[in-house]
Amino acid sequence: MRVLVLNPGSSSLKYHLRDTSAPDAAAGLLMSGQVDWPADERSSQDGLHAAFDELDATIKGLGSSGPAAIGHRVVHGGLRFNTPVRVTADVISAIEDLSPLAPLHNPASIACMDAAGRRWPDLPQVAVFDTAFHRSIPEFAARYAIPEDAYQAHPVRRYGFHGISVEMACRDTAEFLDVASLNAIVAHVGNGASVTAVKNGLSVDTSMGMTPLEGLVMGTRSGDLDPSVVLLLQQEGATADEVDHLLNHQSGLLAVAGSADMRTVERAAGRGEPQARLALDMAAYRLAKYIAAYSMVVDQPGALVFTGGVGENSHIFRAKVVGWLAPLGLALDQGLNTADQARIRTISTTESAFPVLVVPSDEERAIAESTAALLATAVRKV
Ligand SMILES: Nc1ncnc2c1ncn2[C@@H]1O[C@H](COP(=O)(O)OP(=O)(O)O)[C@@H](O)[C@H]1O
Ligand SMILES: CC(=O)OP(=O)(O)O
Ligand SMILES: [Mg+2]
Repeated sequence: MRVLVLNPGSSSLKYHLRDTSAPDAAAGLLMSGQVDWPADERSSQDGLHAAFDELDATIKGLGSSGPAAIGHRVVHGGLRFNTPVRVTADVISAIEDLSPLAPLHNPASIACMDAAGRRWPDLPQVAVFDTAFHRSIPEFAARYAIPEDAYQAHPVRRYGFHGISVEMACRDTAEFLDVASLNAIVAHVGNGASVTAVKNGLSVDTSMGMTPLEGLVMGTRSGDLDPSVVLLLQQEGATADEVDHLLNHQSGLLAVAGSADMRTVERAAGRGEPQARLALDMAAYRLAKYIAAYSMVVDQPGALVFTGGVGENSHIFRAKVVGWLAPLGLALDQGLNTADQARIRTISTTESAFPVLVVPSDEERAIAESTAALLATAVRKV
């Protein structure tokens, strides 16, 4: 099946046209593209229209039939969505209800669904959720220790994100290492970043929480902080919206180094700029701390996996993270780590306590496959 995949991340809109019946992943990718679509410029939808114009032109250029279905990445599916679903008015309204818990992402998915529905009114659309993979996290790791009525009201708990990417990275890793059941720690580091503990192929803990704000230091998000910081900002007169904006859009690498783009931060750090070096150290140290903790949670990890724009491309960041993990017996091979190759590969030494891998993130392939599988089941049921 030809599936058009729309993946609105926090800084970009990625789109792929895939043929899920092709013999392998490479052959199945008919075209792909990406436009900058910064979260604070989304009200204009210019990025979305630019992507759609490019898509139309490329689909025409392919000279054959266009997509038969559209698959969307939806970051927050709450407690309701454990599996991919057909997009209906009711589903869109549920995704909208969850928007306060993923303000950078869920509204963008709804914009994509609306626009795709107008452009291709006859095509079925499917929503695939980042949160679904993390539903296996045990209650003791998912709950925050706050009063029960607060939990019941929202419910305030850890949902976890990047699940589509992590699940796909686990599949690719298990195949690469030739293991039937994978224990691993998967660090998805892009503009948004999270790390997940995977035991027997299932998520058992992850650094993002009720929203994609918790955990690691990200491009523009603070990650973990003492909740009292929020109270202090409010006591000083900031509104809830202002605090939200400060922590989601003005924090992270941007706040410390002046740029949310890891390439810019690395270049500045290379020139010896102290703020850039500090930002890099903060981001790497925070991730290393989580990995060390998760190595106990996972018990005998079979791999540490780096994926996402930074995880896949930044040897400097990976070297800094793994540098902190020497006491665990992890060691990178400098030549393998710095080799510039866009494929799954090992970057650790043979002496490393467990292998460290770079695994290209392929959220779009996972979404295309889930979309085709759901629609095939629907057809069988008719
Ligand atoms: N060669 C590279 N070296 C360092 N960082 C890189 C490189 N290529 C991409 N990145 C970083 O990857 C991040 C974007 O990752 P990505 O996973 O595409 O983000 P998102 O899906 O959240 O929009 C940016 O911070 C960018 O600087
Ligand atoms: C959940 C999240 O932060 O996604 P992204 O990294 O694509 O912005
Ligand atoms: Mg992303």
